[in-house]
Amino acid sequence: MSTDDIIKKLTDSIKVTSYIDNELFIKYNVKRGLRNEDHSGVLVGLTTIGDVVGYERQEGGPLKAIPGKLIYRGIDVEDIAESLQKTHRFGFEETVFLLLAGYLPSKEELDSFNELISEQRRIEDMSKFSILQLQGHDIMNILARSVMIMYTFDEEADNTSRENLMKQAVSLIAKFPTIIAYAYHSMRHTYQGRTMAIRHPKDNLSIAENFLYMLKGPDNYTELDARILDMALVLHADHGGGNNSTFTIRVTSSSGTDTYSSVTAAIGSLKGPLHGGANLKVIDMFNHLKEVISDWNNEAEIKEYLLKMLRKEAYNRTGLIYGIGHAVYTISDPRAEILKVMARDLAKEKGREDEFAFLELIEKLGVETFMEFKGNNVNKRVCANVDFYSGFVYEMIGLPKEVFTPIFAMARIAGWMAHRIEELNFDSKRIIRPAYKNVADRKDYVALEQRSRK
Ligand SMILES: CC(=O)SCCNC(=O)CCNC(=O)[C@H](O)C(C)(C)COP(=O)(O)OP(=O)(O)OC[C@H]1O[C@@H](n2cnc3c(N)ncnc32)[C@H](O)[C@@H]1OP(=O)(O)O
Ligand SMILES: O=C([O-])CC(=O)C(=O)O
Repeated sequence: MSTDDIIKKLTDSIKVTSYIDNELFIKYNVKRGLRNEDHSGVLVGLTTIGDVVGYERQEGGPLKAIPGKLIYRGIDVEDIAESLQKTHRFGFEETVFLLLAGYLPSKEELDSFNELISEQRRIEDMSKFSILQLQGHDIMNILARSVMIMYTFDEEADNTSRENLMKQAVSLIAKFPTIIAYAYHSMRHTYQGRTMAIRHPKDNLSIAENFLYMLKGPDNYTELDARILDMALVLHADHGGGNNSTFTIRVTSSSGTDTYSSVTAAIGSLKGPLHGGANLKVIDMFNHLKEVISDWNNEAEIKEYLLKMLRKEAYNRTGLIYGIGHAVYTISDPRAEILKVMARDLAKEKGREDEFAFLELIEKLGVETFMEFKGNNVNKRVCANVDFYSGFVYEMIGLPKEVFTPIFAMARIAGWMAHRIEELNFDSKRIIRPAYKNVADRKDYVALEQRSRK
């Protein structure tokens, strides 16, 4: 039997042996995806970091959909965003401080924190050269491998004391933009024959400015581009404990593993197209729709195509409309609302209003078509999520699509580390270890010479 045949046999066999009747999930009251019948998440922990609000619990009754709210350490993210916009300040650094420390820094604390971030941005030569040697087209994958390389060069890598975790948090938050910019240039150099620009990070620049500087060079971005990126970082910095990547960091941290292993796992989770990777999928889907829809204002034509997508008859046949739907938000995702305004303003400035109008129509019709398609099978509302407009915004400030999901990681590393520190420090901590009911039939062991399978 050839090795190809054995792969085919293994694959054919799991079609049968991995089949589990849907009814069994109901019989054993399994919370698929750790979700209750009403789509709310199963409560698995307590946190004081991010709060994600999409519905209200009515006593004895169903959930009531409400406009979404995102709260960082008790503070409404919309208030943070509004203050930053009014005062034309960069705000990611103070958001990171807020998430890590639990309170907003004073001016003096923020200045010292910025200095600390500045000091930590550089990657020592040994790890830099190892990172630059990593091959591959996917920056999320290179980021994950770079984080594992950092383990090698951290003498205190396995130390999970509070102080060491905080040091590692600052180091990772400061270094992610550097790694992502270097990985992008290295990838372009290797696969696209372009010049490799490895710029040293600069002191006195915000994280957003520094990233644009390292990625694009000093004269290729504007202050407005940097402020838009900064806002995107603020909006992506945390999303409570239940989102897939943060839950991943909480699960892995609960085993006591090191920071680098835990962060690598979270990067892998975020890359998924149902999570952070959706920002890339939305742009891909949007480009596809730009081509196949002949009239961008024809609601009937767009709706018919979206329906085909939901029926798995068109686009990538997954049945998904990317950027639509959320595990918690129902009426709105506050981050998507802010990004949408930014997208509209930028589109006006860049002469891309037709594209913005088309994307906005896809949002409206995507929600409508989804609700019609699902009918009574889905008892919750859907809305555009954070990934719906972010890619379009990044594109308009001249960022390549390869860094869209890495930018999400560059922001979320703050939330991940805050949650890791919380997971490892609360008094009644316990390894996360839920249960799986085995529903397979028991069989006798058969000696090798007596097995007769074809
Ligand atoms: C940063 C972030 O992670 S934001 C999310 C980014 N992801 C995307 O944009 C991908 C598209 N969206 C989705 O796949 C989903 O909405 C998710 C993964 C975000 C949330 O999934 P769930 O929590 O299962 O959503 P929910 O409970 O509301 O789903 C109800 C049903 O609608 C389906 N559904 C939800 N959103 C969509 C969508 N955009 N397109 C098609 N079907 C969808 C679900 O698969 C589920 O189907 P089922 O009842 O047959 O199992
Ligand atoms: O909360 C979620 O499930 C996904 C999400 O929006 C995020 O992580 O930002």
